[in-house]
Amino acid sequence: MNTAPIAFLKGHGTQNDFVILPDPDNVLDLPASAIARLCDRRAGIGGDGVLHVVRSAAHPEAKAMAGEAEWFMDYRNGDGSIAEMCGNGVRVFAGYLERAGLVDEGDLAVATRGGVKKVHIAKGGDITVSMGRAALPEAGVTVSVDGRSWPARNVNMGNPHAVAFVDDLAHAGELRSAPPFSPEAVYPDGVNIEFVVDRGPGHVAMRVHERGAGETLSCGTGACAVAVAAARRDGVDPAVTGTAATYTVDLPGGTLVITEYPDGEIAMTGAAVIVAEGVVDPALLTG
Ligand SMILES: N[C@@H](CCC[C@H](N)C(=O)O)C(=O)O
Repeated sequence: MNTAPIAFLKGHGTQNDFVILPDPDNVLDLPASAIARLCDRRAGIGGDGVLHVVRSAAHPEAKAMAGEAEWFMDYRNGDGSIAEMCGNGVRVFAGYLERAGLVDEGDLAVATRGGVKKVHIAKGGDITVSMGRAALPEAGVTVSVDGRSWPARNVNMGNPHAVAFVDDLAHAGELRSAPPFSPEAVYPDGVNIEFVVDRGPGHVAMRVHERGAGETLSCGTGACAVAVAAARRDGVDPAVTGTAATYTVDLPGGTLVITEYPDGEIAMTGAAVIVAEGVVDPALLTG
């Protein structure tokens, strides 16, 4: 059980916000209930998720990556569930490491449940993450909101996404609960659902309902999934043309720039901001 005050920081990437818990030796006891209490926007600190900052060598799920990446992003959704990857989270995680003096500007590697991600911290500027390749399973779903339905493309960025192109982002409704989709068997572990409209050539806007967090103001893996789905819909496949394709993705919390290269690698660039730091009363974690 945690008894001493627990250091935390608060940060966001395009307003996808996180409680950051530095815990290099992995000593904190963080059951799902503790994460949910931390992320509670009224009774806790508030956040879409938690970035638990642990040395890879000290975490059973990351030990094997310790040779490649010193730090492991143990990401948790706001409801306490575990996710494979968080694109905005990796930028904020890297921004925290740099601010704490644990890494320098420039290139570093971060271990995640979705594998090791290469990150570039530009001097005083945005952060770029090599997000890996998208998988595009054949099986898609139909997503419904308020009597309207859309076919949704299945895109896996380490975590699952369903991307639906709509005429108007307002058609996604209030997104207070997860939109129903069928067949449910396509996503046995749940899914992040993106609603997308066109803004112009290579330029889209989206809203997202995240698994484990509800509607958020941004989702990095979601923006990558949307960029790939938009490219394929537009007949663009860098693996075929041999030319990189870039999409600008507007989200309610800001803008991300996504580039897919001919080898399938996807780069995501955006801001990472730390807004506060302090200590948490350990009693918050136990309720
Ligand atoms: N906001 C994140 C994605 C976080 C994980 C997601 N909710 C899931 O459960 O897969 C991002 O920026 O990618």
